[in-house]
Amino acid sequence: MKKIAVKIIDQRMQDQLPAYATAGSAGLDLRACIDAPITIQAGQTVLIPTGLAIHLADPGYAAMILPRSGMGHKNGIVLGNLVGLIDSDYQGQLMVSTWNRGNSEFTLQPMERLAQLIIVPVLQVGFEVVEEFADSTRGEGGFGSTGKH
Ligand SMILES: O=c1ccn([C@H]2C[C@H](O)[C@@H](COP(=O)(O)OP(=O)(O)OP(=O)(O)O)O2)c(=O)[nH]1
Ligand SMILES: [Mg+2]
Repeated sequence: MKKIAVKIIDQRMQDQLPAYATAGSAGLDLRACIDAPITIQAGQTVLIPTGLAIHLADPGYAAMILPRSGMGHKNGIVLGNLVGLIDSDYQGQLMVSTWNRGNSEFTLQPMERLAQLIIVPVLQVGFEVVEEFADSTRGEGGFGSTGKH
């Protein structure tokens, strides 16, 4: 398994580094490194520290912060930025923009698992300006162009 440099910013994370819950898991759960419960009002967004910083270093990788399905579906707790993209050269603390999109307040407990991190391959590209593209089956069709059924 590839190793990624991690800095422990909050000592409570020392003995509970994110880990894959099952052999086939894609996501690593991130915890709310807060000192006391925080009540997030309906519609409110708060920035929650995770107590960790990672440095992927290789531009061929990125990390993404995604909601946990249970938190999103049951509690309305998703991400203020919908998806968090962590650049390979980012060395700061991983932060979770935590949005209560639900209709009732939600109280986040210290060290509760609130979001998840995935590591993904990334292709950095350069642009080559052209006048015409080579033909493709789709062409410029989009936004439902293939029909409903
Ligand atoms: O949910 C997130 C999203 C981003 N980041 C960190 C890592 C990322 O590499 C950096 C910048 O994120 P992004 O490029 O999405 O934000 P920006 O608004 O474009 O800021 P910048 O001008 O710093 O790039 O912020 C987080 O900790 N959590
Ligand atoms: Mg940016």
